[in-house]
This record gives sequence, C-alpha cells and structure tokens, in this order.
Amino acid sequence: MNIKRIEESVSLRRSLDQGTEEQRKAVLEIIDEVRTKGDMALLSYTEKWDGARLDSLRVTKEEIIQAYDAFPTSINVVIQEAAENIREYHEKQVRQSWLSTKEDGTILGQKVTALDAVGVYVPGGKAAYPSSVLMNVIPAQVASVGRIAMVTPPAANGSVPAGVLVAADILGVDEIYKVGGAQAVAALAYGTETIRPVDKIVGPGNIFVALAKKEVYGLVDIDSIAGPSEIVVLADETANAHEVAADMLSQAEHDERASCVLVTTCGELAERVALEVEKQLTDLPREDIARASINEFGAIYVTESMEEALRVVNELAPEHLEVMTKEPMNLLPFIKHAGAIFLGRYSSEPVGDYFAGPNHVLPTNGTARFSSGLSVDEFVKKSSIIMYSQQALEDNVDKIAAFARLEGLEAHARAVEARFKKRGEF
Ligand SMILES: NC(=O)c1ccc[n+]([C@@H]2O[C@H](COP(=O)([O-])OP(=O)(O)OC[C@H]3O[C@@H](n4cnc5c(N)ncnc54)[C@H](O)[C@@H]3O)[C@@H](O)[C@H]2O)c1
Ligand SMILES: N[C@H](CO)Cc1c[nH]c[nH+]1
Ligand SMILES: [Zn+2]
Repeated sequence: MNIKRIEESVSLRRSLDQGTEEQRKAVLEIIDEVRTKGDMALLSYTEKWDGARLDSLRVTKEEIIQAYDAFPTSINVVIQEAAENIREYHEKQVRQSWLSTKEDGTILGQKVTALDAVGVYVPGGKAAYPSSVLMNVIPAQVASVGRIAMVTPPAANGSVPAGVLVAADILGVDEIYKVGGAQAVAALAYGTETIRPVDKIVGPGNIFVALAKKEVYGLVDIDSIAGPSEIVVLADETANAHEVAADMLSQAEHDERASCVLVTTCGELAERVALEVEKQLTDLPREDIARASINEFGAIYVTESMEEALRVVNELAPEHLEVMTKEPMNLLPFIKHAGAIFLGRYSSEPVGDYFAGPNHVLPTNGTARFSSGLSVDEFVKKSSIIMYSQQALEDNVDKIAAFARLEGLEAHARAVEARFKKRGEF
C-alpha cells in the first residue's frame, strides 16, 4: 500500500455508475413489460436472467422451514440478538406528532404518519446479506409501516439464500417474492397480479436495480443509491497496526471498488500498517476483491498534526470513520462529516455492520457531507396541521391578502377576506 502525500484536497469520490445506453434501454423495456404484462413478464425475466423456472413467485412457509435446517440454532440466536440491538437503537429515533396552541387560540402542529407499504430489495448471490435484511426492515417496522414486501432474485434451482429467509422470518416478514433486477423494482412500483404496489422501495442492488429505482422515483419514493463501501481510519501513535489493517481490509473485501484509507499523524504507524495490509491480504478468501480495492482505492496519508488529519477526514466525509487515538471521544466535536463514527480500539467497523444497533446503510461517495444513514425517518412522512382561530384570522387577514396581491393572486386574497366580507364587497 502506498503512503501518499497530502495534496491540497483529498476525495473518496469515485465516479458513479450511470449505466450504459444499452443498460438504460434494457431497464426501460423491462419496466414497460412488467407494467403491461404483470406476473407473466416477471416469470419470463426470472427464467431469462436467473435461470429459474418458477410456478409461483411467493416464498412458501415450507421454504422458510427448510431454511432453518440449513443453520445451527446458535446462528439464529445471534441474528435474534442483533435484531434486538438494532430495534432498541432505532426506537430512539421515533418522532412524535406535536400540536402547539398560541395565545390567540391558533393550533399549529405536525402529524407523523408511517408509510402504508414498503418494498425491500435484497440483492442475489454472494451479496445476499442477512444483516442488510435486518437493517432495511427493522426501521420500517419501528416506524409502524403497514406492509413490508421483500423481493430477491432466486438461484437457478429456484431457491432463496437460507440466511435471508431466516432473517426475514425472525423479523416476521412473510411477504417474500422470488424476483430480482429491474423487473422486481417495476413490480413493486406498478404492482402485478401477485405483488401489490408499494409507496417506497429501499435496499441495494446492481446497476439494473439502481437504474430502475431512479426510473420509478416519483411514482414511489426510493432510498439513496448506495455506492461501494468505504472506511477511513484516523489514528495516532497509540493505534495498533495489526488492528488498523484488519479493519481496513474488512471493507476492502466487499467490492473491487470499495475504499479504505488511513489518515495518521504517525509515520511509523503508516509504515507498519502498509506491511500489515500486505501480510493479512494473502490468506483472505476474498483476496482478489480486497487487493483490487486496495490497489485502486486504498491510501495512507501522513499528516503534520491532528488538526490537519481532521481536515482531511472531514474532506473525505467517509461512510465509516474509525478513530483510534489516545482520547477518541475528545476528537468527536471536530468530526463533521461521516456516516458512522466508531470510537476507540474496541469499536471495529464490523461491530456496526452486524450488531451494535445503528444502521449499516450509510451515505457513501462523500455524501455524508449532506445526508445520513437509513433511519426511522425514511419510513414516515409529516403533515402540517393548521387550525387558525377567528381572532388570529381577523388580526392577520389584511397582511395575508396584501401578500397574495403582491403575487398577483386575487383569488387567494379574496379567500381569506371571504370570512369577513359579504359577496360583492371585494
Ligand atoms: N451498499 C451495500 O450495503 C450493499 C449491500 C449488498 C449488496 N450491494 C451491491 O448489490 C449488488 C448486487 O448485485 P448482484 O448482481 O449480485 O445482485 P442483484 O440482485 O442486484 O441483481 C441481480 C439481477 O440483475 C438482473 N440482471 C443481471 N444481468 C442483467 C442484464 N444483462 N440485463 C437485465 N437485468 C440483468 C437480473 O434480473 C438479476 O436477477 C452489488 O453491486 C453489490 O455491491 C451493496
Ligand atoms: N459494510 C457494509 C455497508 O457498507 C454492510 C455490510 C453488510 N454485511 C457486512 N457489511
Ligand atoms: Zn461490511
């Protein structure tokens, strides 16, 4: 791993995959087919892209029972405990509706209402993470979303990864469909004979899923489009090189385009981490992926001071930031931009990926400058409440009418004045 000089400015931003012309055309065609042909189109695309010939799209109770047999009970217990931690954390995010009464009797407020129906996309194959099922479903449940429908592409033999089914069942999600790609997104947005439409679609997926989500946005809401994983470790001379390297590799193994960066005030630590990364890479099962990510998007920066290191961290605005310094809590006030902040030696990034409670769906590509991780807020909406008293309207009618006339909107002015003037008096 190369130790780099700090340039004027540093960035984690990798070009976002916008898809090729061909992929965009394919997605539009798939959406149109699903909209017009419904289930028939879903079954035919599932055969074409996933190689699975299905009789029916919905996962059955028997399949869930079989999924439990694939694991020892001990892992189910772990999933259960992780789910409890995630639920407890997200319960703290719940917002209450509020009403406030002014002196003149006016009541203003905000009513928080959960979405009626949400679709959760769970990617197929190796990236079918049961942990992501927990992270996408639990905040929706905590928000009291009425209905949660899950979609995931089946393997060629028609099966769905057992871990995904067990995680869904532990959470009580029983509406699961074996369909993936753009066709699944289209089904959730438009509805088919089997799949009822939803109001919002969340969850990561490949370029076909991302393009389809962008295309149906407006008809339904979508979450942010997550890019490849990122980790930045901010360390001083007290950090342990073996542990820093291990944490960096935890994200490098996700994706060839994942990024892991060390920012340190200690040149000696930088040298040791570079060697450790190389050493630890060699026996990783996903060595090829991690090596590609390190070569292309890995970096070690040595800074003159902690002040400069903090400037670099805020500029990178990473998805995950680990602070491995003598007094990590003391640096918290100076960290402005990061999706999740892991403080101290014992807060290794996978603690957050799986177990601690906060969500692991986080802003990537520098978007932590202006956005936040998935939360209960994403599954509710807010209606404003206005109940003006007679006194309040009488006191303010002239101001409101004047403002309306400033905009040339006479009917607006007359609407408020109608309470106090008779017909023909305007
Ligand atoms: N950021 C995160 O938290 C996170 C987590 C898990 C996965 N991911 C990402 O999700 C993605 C998973 O990708 P995947 O492909 O394994 O699963 P996927 O479920 O996203 O996509 C599989 C589907 O793609 C469609 N497809 C494939 N080739 C096609 C083609 N030529 N034309 C039209 N449709 C086609 C098929 O319908 C197939 O069912 C990866 O990019 C991974 O990085 C991200
Ligand atoms: N670190 C990933 C998000 O960047 C989430 C994840 C799922 N499983 C393991 N990790
Ligand atoms: Zn991870």
